[in-house]
Amino acid sequence: MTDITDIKIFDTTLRDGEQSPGVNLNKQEKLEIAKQLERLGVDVIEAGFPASSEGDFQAVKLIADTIKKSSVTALARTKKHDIDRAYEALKNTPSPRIHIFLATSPIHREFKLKMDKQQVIDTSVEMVKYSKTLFNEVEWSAEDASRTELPFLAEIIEAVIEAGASIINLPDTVGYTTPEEYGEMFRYVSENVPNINQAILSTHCHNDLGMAVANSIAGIENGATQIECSINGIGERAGNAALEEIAVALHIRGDAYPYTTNLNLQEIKRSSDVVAKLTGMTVQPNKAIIGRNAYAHESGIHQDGMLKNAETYEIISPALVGVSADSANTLFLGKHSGRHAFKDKVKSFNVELSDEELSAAFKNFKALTDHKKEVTDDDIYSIIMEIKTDASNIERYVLDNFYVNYEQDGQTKAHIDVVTPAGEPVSHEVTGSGSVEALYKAIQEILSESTNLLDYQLSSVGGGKDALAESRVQININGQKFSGRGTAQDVLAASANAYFNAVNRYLMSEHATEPAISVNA
Ligand SMILES: CC(=O)SCCNC(=O)CCNC(=O)[C@H](O)C(C)(C)COP(=O)(O)OP(=O)(O)OC[C@H]1O[C@@H](n2cnc3c(N)ncnc32)[C@H](O)[C@@H]1OP(=O)(O)O
Ligand SMILES: CC(C)C(=O)C(=O)O
Ligand SMILES: [Mg+2]
Repeated sequence: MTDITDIKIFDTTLRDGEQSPGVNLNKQEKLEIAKQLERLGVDVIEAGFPASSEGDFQAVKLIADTIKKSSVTALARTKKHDIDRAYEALKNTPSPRIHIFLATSPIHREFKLKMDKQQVIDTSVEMVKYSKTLFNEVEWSAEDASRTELPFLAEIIEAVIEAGASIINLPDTVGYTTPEEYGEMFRYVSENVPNINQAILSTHCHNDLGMAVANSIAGIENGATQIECSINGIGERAGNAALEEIAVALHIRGDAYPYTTNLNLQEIKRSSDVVAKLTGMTVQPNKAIIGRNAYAHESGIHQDGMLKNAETYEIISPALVGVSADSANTLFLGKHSGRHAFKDKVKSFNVELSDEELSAAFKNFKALTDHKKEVTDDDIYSIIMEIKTDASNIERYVLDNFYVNYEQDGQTKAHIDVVTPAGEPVSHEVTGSGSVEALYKAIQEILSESTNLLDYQLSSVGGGKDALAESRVQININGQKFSGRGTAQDVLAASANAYFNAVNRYLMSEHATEPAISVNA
């Protein structure tokens, strides 16, 4: 007697998933995914369609020869040639299964197969019988089952079970059905196929209307004990039911869905990463369970709630699916974030900020979010460091404004407006051969102190094309070396800030009672 709460996971990432437009895995790539699926604990791996090409035959064979824990299966049409190829590919696996299919719906019968109902039954029965001469386990699928007349579906299922099929898969091939209809189909089959207890029922849902996961769950609520699904939901057109969504829905909502699987949920994120990397099908950021944003909270009110009690806004612990603490629980800091989340982030850097410093840092952070969509940890650290090394309480140079006119074949003009430590506004204009060169010449000529540049570095902080520019300089003043650092949205502004930061640190050292903050390289 089948335990109807023990759900078998049949993964079709390597077969239906590979039917995604643009995806073409070689046999080594398929093997790597299969190994990960085995670690994930899927019950059945559908490795491919051996009759479709020599490459797929070899890939299925390699997987069948290697994988020991999961059962390995392969797809075949109701054709002896396809079944023979599947047998040759699968014969070394400990528990091989053949998966044969034939469409049953009126539209497929009439236009695609050009077969009547009886021909569809006879062909299926004949090929199930033939498969049984080679395989212990035969799965038969009624392609487009969800658009098939229910009495005909019951009739053909009874016949293929009689012929030896022990797994009956009822696909929603075109993702057309609703959870109610799909559940009703399983209920009907369970109640109207006399020998149904000699087989297990399986779901196979496509996501054309975004209901593949809901439909799969409706299937198991109405008698199915196998779910066919794929990692990241990849598959033909809009894809298949996403394995990770089903697995976590059953786990998190065990109160509503009292089903168990053999999956090791901790392997979900890694499985998703491997599939995304090898197929080249990247995961959308807001994808449930494994998307980059799935555990990120941006709004201030949500972040405040999260800090007070994570369960206010988080129903799934990222650790459950193997999402590391680094990338999860991220209080995404952006323009909607509030002071609580910002303070919490500062704390995570183990930096002490006074209330005033915190206010200043928060103000700079908010200003940055006007220019930058995603403010990274590095950005925030830079802001904190700017605040921590701020010399605004001493008399210093303040860069008021500047512009640089770069001419590829001519002289570059730099103009700067500066307020001196004495509070005097001064302007200066020079020409130079490059943008930074002209800018630094203008700065050097406007300063009362004699400085020269020893080292200059420019890098980006954080990711993306809107990353901050960070410049580091080392200058010589009166025989002493001073370092300076500047960050800004623009590389020239960062460069100018770095130079003034170095000079102001010199001025600070002149005023400081503490030892000078000069550095010796
Ligand atoms: C719903 C699904 O996902 S079904 C699986 C779909 N996957 C694939 O098709 C990927 C692999 N497919 C292939 O490589 C090729 O289609 C092959 C090798 C299988 C067949 O290639 P071809 O011989 O060139 O045929 P083609 O693909 O153009 O047409 C399919 C033929 O199979 C027939 N066919 C379709 N399904 C079945 C079936 N379950 N059983 C028997 N015949 C079938 C079609 O009626 C058509 O036959 P026809 O040539 O007599 O008209
Ligand atoms: C081959 C079958 C199982 C299929 O992929 C479908 O009907 O969607
Ligand atoms: Mg399919």
